[in-house]
Amino acid sequence: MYTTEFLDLPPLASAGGSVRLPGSKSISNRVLLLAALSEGCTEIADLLDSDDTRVMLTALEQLGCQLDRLDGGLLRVQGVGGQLPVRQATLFLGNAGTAMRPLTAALSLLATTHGGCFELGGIARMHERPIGDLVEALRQLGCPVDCLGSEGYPPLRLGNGQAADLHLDQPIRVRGDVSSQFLTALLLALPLVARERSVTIEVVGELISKPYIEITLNLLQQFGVTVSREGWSRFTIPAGSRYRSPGLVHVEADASSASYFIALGALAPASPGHDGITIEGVGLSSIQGDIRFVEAARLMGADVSGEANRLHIRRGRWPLKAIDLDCNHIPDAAMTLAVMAMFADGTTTLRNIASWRVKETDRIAAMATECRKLGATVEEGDDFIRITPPACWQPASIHTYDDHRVAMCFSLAAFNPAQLPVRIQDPKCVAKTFPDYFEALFSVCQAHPGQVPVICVDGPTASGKGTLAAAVAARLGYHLLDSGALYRLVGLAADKAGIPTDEASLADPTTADRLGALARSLPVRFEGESTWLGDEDVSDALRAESAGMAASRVSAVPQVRQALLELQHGFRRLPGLVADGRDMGTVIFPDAPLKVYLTASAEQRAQRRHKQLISKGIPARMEDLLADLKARDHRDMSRAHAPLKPAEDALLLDNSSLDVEQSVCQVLDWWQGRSGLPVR
Ligand SMILES: Nc1ncnc2c1ncn2[C@@H]1O[C@H](COP(=O)(O)OP(=O)(O)O)[C@@H](O)[C@H]1O
Ligand SMILES: Nc1ccn([C@@H]2O[C@H](COP(=O)(O)OP(=O)(O)O)[C@@H](O)[C@H]2O)c(=O)n1
Repeated sequence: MYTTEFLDLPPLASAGGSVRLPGSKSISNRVLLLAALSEGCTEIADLLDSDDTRVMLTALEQLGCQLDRLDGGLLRVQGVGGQLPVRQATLFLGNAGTAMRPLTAALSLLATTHGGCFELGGIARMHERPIGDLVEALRQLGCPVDCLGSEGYPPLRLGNGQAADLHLDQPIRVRGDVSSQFLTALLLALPLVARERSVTIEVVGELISKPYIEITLNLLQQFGVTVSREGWSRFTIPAGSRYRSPGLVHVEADASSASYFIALGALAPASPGHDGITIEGVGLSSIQGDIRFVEAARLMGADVSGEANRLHIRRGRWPLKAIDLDCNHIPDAAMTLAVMAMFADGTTTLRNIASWRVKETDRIAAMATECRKLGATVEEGDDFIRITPPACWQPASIHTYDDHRVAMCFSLAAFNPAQLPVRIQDPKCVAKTFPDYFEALFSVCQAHPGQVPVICVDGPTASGKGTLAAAVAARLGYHLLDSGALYRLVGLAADKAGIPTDEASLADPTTADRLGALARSLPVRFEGESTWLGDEDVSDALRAESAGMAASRVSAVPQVRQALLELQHGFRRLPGLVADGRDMGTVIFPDAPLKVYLTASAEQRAQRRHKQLISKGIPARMEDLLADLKARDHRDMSRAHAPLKPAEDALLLDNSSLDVEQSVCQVLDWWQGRSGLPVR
C-alpha cells in the first residue's frame, strides 16, 4: 500500500494481463456478522482485508466472538448463536457504513431483549452520515436508541441495560429511499428475534440500490433464513428463523473494485503481447449488484466477455460512446463511469445518484470538482452529474476526500491523450476496500517509452547518496536502486568464487571476462531491508568498507559494467525510480528528468562515514577512512569507463552544511518544479 502524501502517476500508455481482486466489502462484512450471530463455526475464504473489515473484526472480538486465522488465509468464526457473551461495549467503527448500520440494528435488538448497552461511533465523517431512518425503525420496535451527538446521526447508545419486550406485532416501517443499508441492517438483525413469530418489514418510499438487498437476501439464505418478499416493498422473515452456519463461505472478489479494471480494459490500448485485461475472482454469475457495471461499460463501448468467476475486457469502440444512464442500480461503480465519460465522444449524464451525496464524501461534488480540474465541463444537480470531456486536458492534483473510490477512479485519468501525469493525493485512502489497488494497477499497466520517471543521485562516497535516495523514494512512493550494492555484490561473489580482484589481476582479460560472467548471473534477491546472495544474507557484509573498496576495483571492469546494465534498467518500473550511484545520470539513465550530483568536502564525508561505522559497532579510524575515501574518489573519477562526474544537466547539491531533511526537501522542491503538476 502507498502511504505517501501523494502518488504521481506518469502518463500511462497501455494495459494488459491478469489481476485477482480482493474480496467484496459488502459480502465480507455481511458474512462476518452472520457468521458471528450463527450457531456453529464458519470458515471464511478470501475475506477482504481492509479498513472496513478490520473495524468489523475488532468489533466482533470486543463483543466476545472468537476469531481464528487458519492456514491458507481462512478465517474461522465461532458463532455465538444469537446470544452475546458481552452485554456492554463501546465500538469504534471508523467510516464503515457496512459495519455501523447492521451492528446498530443487531445490537439494538440484542441489548433490548437481553438487557445490554452498547455505544457505537466512528470518525468525524461517520458522524455526518445519516442513520435517523434506521434509528426511527428501531425505536418503533421498542428499542432504546440515543443519538449522542446530533439527532439522526452517530454516535449512538443502544439499549439501557434493562431487558424489554419488542413490538413485533406491527410491520416495521423503514425508509428505503436514502440508503438501502437501513433495510439490509434490519433484514440481518430481525431473524434474531423471529424464533416464535414472523416479522414483517415495510419499505417506505422507492427502494434504492436494490442489488445490495439481493446480496443480503442471498447471504441470509446461505445462513439458513429464507425471507419472502412482495416486490420491493414488503419483506417477511418467517417464524422459527435461526442462523445456522453453512460451514465454509467463499467471498467473491469485489465487483465495485472490478469496475476500475473493466474501465481500464475499455480505455487502454492493449500492451504488446496482451489481449486486454482479465479479472479473476468475480464474473458474470456474481451476486453483487455492481456486476451490472459490465452493462454500462458495454454501452460505452467496452468489449466485455466472461465466465462465472472471471471477466475479460478489451478496448472496443474508441473513443468511448457518451451515454445517458439511470445509475440507481450501481451507485458505487457508477463513479467509474464519470471518469470513463472524460474519454467519450460527447456529453455523458449519470442520473438518479442522489445517494452519492451521503457516502464517504459528497461524491457528486467531489467528482465534479476533480473532473473540472482535469479540464472537463461538468454540471451537477441534486441527483445527477453531466460530464463533457476536456477539450484540453490539464495537469491536476486530485484531492481524494478520504474516499477510496475517488482515488481509484482518477488513477484512470493517467491515460489522458495529452500524456500528462496525474497526482493522487492521500493514496492510502484506498485501504478502505483495496489496500493494494495501485500495485495491482501498475502490475498491468505500461507507461509510454521513457516516461517512467527516474531521479538520479550520483556523487562520491559518503556524500549521503544512499540516505537521500532512500528518503526521496519513500516520500514519492518510488522504487529504489542502490547501484553501488550491485558492484559490492560482484566483489563479494568474486571473493566467494575465488576470483582475484586486486588491480593486477583485473588487468588480465580472462579474469575480467570471468567477472563479467559472474556479474551477469548474480543470484541476488532483495527482500525488504535484506540482500541475499544465493542462500546467504549478505546485508551486513555488503556495507563493510572492504566491500566498498572491492566494489570500487571491480566496477572499473567494462565487462562488469556491461553485465549490470540490464539489471539496473529493470529497476525502472511504475510509478518511478530513485537511483543512486556514480553513473546513474551519465550512463544508465541519461534521459532521467532530474539528476542530482551530491557532494560534501572529503573531511565531512570521512566524518560521516566514521560516525556511521562506529554507531554500527564497526571499529574505524578517521585517518584510514579519509585516505581510503580519497583513493576511492580518485579511482572512481579517473577510470576510463563511466567515471564519476556530474552529468551535463545535473543539479549540484553540496550538502556540507545541510542536514538530511534539508537535502531531501531541496531535491523534492526541484522534483516538484519538473513534475509539471500543481501542488494542490
Ligand atoms: N546531508 C547530510 N548531513 C549529514 N549527514 C548525512 C547527510 N546525508 C547523509 N548523512 C550521513 O552520512 C552517512 C553516509 O551516508 P550514505 O547515505 O551512506 O552515503 P553514500 O551512499 O553517499 O555513501 C550516513 O550515516 C548518513 O546518515
Ligand atoms: N553506479 C555505480 C555505483 C557504485 N560504483 C562503484 O561501487 C563502489 C561502491 O559504491 P557505493 O555507492 O555502495 O559506495 P558508497 O558511496 O556508499 O561508499 C563505488 O566506490 C564505485 O566505485 C560504480 O562504479 N557505479
